[in-house]
Amino acid sequence: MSKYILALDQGTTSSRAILFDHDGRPCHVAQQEFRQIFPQSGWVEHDASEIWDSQLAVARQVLRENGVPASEVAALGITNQRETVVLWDRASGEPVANAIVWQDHRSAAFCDSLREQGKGALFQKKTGLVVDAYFSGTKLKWLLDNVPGVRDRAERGELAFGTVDAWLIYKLCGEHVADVSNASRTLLFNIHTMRWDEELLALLDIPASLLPRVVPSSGVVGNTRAELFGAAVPIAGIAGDQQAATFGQACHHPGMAKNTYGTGCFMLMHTGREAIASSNNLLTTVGWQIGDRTDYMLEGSVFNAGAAVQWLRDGLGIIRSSDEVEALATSVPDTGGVHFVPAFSGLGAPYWDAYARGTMVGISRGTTAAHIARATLAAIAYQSADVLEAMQRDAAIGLTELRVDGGAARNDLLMQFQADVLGVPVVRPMVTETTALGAAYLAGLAVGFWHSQAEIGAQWQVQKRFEPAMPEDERHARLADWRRAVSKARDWLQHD
Ligand SMILES: Nc1ncnc2c1ncn2[C@@H]1O[C@H](COP(=O)(O)OP(=O)(O)O)[C@@H](O)[C@H]1O
Ligand SMILES: O=P(O)(O)OC[C@H](O)CO
Repeated sequence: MSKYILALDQGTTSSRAILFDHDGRPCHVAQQEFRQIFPQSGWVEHDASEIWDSQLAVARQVLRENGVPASEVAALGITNQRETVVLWDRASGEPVANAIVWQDHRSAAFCDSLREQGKGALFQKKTGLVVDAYFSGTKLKWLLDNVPGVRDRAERGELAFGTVDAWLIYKLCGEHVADVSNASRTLLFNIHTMRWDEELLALLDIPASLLPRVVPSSGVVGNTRAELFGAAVPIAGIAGDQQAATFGQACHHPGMAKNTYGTGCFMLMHTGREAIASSNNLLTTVGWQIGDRTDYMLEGSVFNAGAAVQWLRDGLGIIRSSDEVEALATSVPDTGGVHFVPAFSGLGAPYWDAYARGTMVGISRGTTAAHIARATLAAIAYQSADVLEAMQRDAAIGLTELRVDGGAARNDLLMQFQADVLGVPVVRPMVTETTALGAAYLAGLAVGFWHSQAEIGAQWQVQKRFEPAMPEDERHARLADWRRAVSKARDWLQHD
């Protein structure tokens, strides 16, 4: 009897592999970081071969170190950094260029021109996304237009494009497929017809022969090549990391929401079986498809959250580890009037300003490192408050609690402040590996390891609940000050 599901969590900075048991408990984790490549300002690349090598290595490591033969693994689930573009040669299976990462802004000027031509509404209607360099489509166009020979080879049908799920699956079993949640982040996929959209492909000049077949998030797409793990394992669950975390947090019903505090912050609210168009600069995205049923989400993507804490550590040197920020911030009662807008790479939802840059205001002669640390944590919470406010307007739903996960969700001061500025309870679960858990659940449901969403929903348990304690008038005054600070950070860079 198979005892485990193996989840592969291919993140922006590291590849992880986690074995989950039948109770949804993570039994063992293996993790490997890989290179971040910054060829010029605003560009971020990965070597797709390093993504594959590190992912394979940690998967083998987690099995070996636990003495688990592949025959005891019922299925494999895959979750991944989203939007990142991989382009490879179908025959050799080798990438033809470095992967362009979701954080990369090289196609910002092209996105400006699309919006100036009035195409923003068309893309939003069909894909649920805003026209922004964050998404895959304009990155793929950049590769076709700028890497010598690539467009000709693409037109001859020699190349394959994929989001990172598709790349890993191609290497694992030779199939060229992506799941609906990843496809819905490309600017090329119609989230209503659930197909690649010919009109959008033509606008971005992308040959359809490059595209993967789109499959549901739960279901067997192939078996891993037997030589990889010693036996073939069915690949049965696939989802982008933020959608997987939403599934792992058991946000299975309309009105439930989670926020993941990692490098960035991604809040997703389940909106049911209808795609709700945002009127407040949020994204409408596919959560997952199980059988014929598709569940949709509203998403607010904040580009810099934990990254601001890393900057305190690596840029300013005022803390030695991310964990230290909590004690430093707690050593003062407030920020002393300081506001920090960590728009290092522009602002995501709900501002979508590629030209904003990091800004600190309200500094006085009495400002200390502790005030800056506290303002940094506050900024993470305020950015999420901006997103939740937009979400509640779009969905016309009052949130009853926000489920949280990700590295910075360990920080109790931040979580309490988050509850205070949202005016909504914040709840941290026992298992915080929710991204990998979500992929494991999707895979396990497909092979009968688990039998229903109700069964897996019952496994979710609270570790700690943070109740809002800030008076309403104070909450509104603080958010008003934050938004004044944001206005100072906006549109700072000169446009091309
Ligand atoms: N105690 C903490 N307080 C605030 N931020 C933290 C804390 N611990 C980790 N972080 C931040 O969380 C991020 C790491 O979280 P993780 O979920 O692993 O991110 P990712 O998946 O984006 O790499 C880092 O940016 C780090 O600075
Ligand atoms: O790899 P993460 O956890 O930083 O997540 C990245 C997101 O998927 C980007 O949209």
